[in-house]
Amino acid sequence: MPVSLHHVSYRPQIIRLGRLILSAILQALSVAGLVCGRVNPYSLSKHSSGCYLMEAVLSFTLPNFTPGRVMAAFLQPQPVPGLYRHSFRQHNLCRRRLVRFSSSRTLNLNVRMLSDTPGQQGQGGENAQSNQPNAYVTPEVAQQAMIDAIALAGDDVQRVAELCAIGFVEALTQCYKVSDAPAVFVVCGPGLTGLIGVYTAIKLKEKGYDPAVHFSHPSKYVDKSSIRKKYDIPVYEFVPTTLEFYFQVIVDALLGVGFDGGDIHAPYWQVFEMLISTRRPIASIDVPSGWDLTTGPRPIDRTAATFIKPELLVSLGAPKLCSKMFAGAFHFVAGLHLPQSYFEEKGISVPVFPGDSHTVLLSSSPFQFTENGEAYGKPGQFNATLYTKNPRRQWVDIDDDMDLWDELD
Ligand SMILES: NC(=O)C1=CN([C@@H]2O[C@H](COP(=O)(O)OP(=O)(O)OC[C@H]3O[C@@H](n4cnc5c(N)ncnc54)[C@H](OP(=O)(O)O)[C@@H]3O)[C@@H](O)[C@H]2O)[C@H](O)CC1
Repeated sequence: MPVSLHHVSYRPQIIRLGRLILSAILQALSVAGLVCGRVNPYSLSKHSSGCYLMEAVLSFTLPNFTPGRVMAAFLQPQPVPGLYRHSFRQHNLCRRRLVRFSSSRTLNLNVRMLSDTPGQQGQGGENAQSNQPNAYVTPEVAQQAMIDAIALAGDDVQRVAELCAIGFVEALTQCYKVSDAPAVFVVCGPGLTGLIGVYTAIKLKEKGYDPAVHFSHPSKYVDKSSIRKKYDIPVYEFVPTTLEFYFQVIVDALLGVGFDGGDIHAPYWQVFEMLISTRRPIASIDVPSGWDLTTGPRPIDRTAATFIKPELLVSLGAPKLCSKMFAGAFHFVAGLHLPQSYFEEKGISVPVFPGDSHTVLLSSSPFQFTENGEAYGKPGQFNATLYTKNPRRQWVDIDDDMDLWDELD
């Protein structure tokens, strides 16, 4: 099957290089007897390191699938010295996905290539953003997409939230297995993202996890008492002092595309403070809370050297512009709340979800960037290196902490 690369208005030498590398991979695949499907999406951007980054998701149909053949073809790629790095080799996620897709005989692989030579300013580097409007969506498009999704669901906001949560949970459970990270603290906001957080907790519970939800403020959509009664999921209205002791992963379902870009409102300060300072890995739904929807971590947060640094980002429908600044471990796209043709019809290229999946891995980051001395991103590893299976015990003075009394109650 032919492989087509779209949006070829990028720097010619980068395109040539990209094609060369992709062709080499594809040739290796055909040698291995695998029929090649499609390359989607294809994007080029300039990372903050100054290097050019090219991303593609390769989908393959496997006519004569044997795990051994695929392992041999994919897990031992021939590197081109000094030219690019494979990210998929570094993560055992790849292995998991191989197993996962073996039944549908479709395999999706993320390929992320980084030129070792920093690009020159003004030669397509900063312009690369405008060169790839098809890979990322503006806040306006994202908000309209949610409006359209709700209309498509017959104004059933709950259904839209549930579909988004199914995709999000699919991504999350690939990264944090129930055996390693059973307790998940879901921080919910007042809007649609918070509702997706609630459905996330419900779906996680169904899968054997031990979730709890947190609300700083009443939700527009959820009756908190029903979550506790109907689903037996604890609901917090404060941030527990012992959070890092009891919970292994934190889901950031606070603010999404409805964030107004202004200062964070006072009721959320405590939980926001926790989200920017926690040593536990954060999985953000759609947009890391507090990030500018277009530019990412906001100057005001950077000044304070504090912004939410998720390890996992799951973009709903299509990645927002701000996700270019995501430097955590895994970036997924998820959600069947809109048909995948929705974005295609708008000329926006989104990756196809394989088989019955509600999500697909878009990239796994080999990067790290530093802002005001704060590192974000860890090549080849989960970002939150402090994440541990054996939580550190914390001694607290219970007389100093009224919240703890509430918890003990
Ligand atoms: N929510 C609806 O009734 C509808 C939403 N529609 C579309 O969906 C998107 C997203 O909806 P929204 O609920 O706004 O999404 P979020 O989860 O991101 O909600 C965030 C809420 O957070 C509040 N907010 C905004 N800025 C701040 C801030 N600086 N600090 C703290 N909190 C903030 C805000 O709630 P308020 O009560 O404060 O107004 C947000 O609601 C939306 O963009 C629409 O496109 C559909 O239109 C259908 C109805």
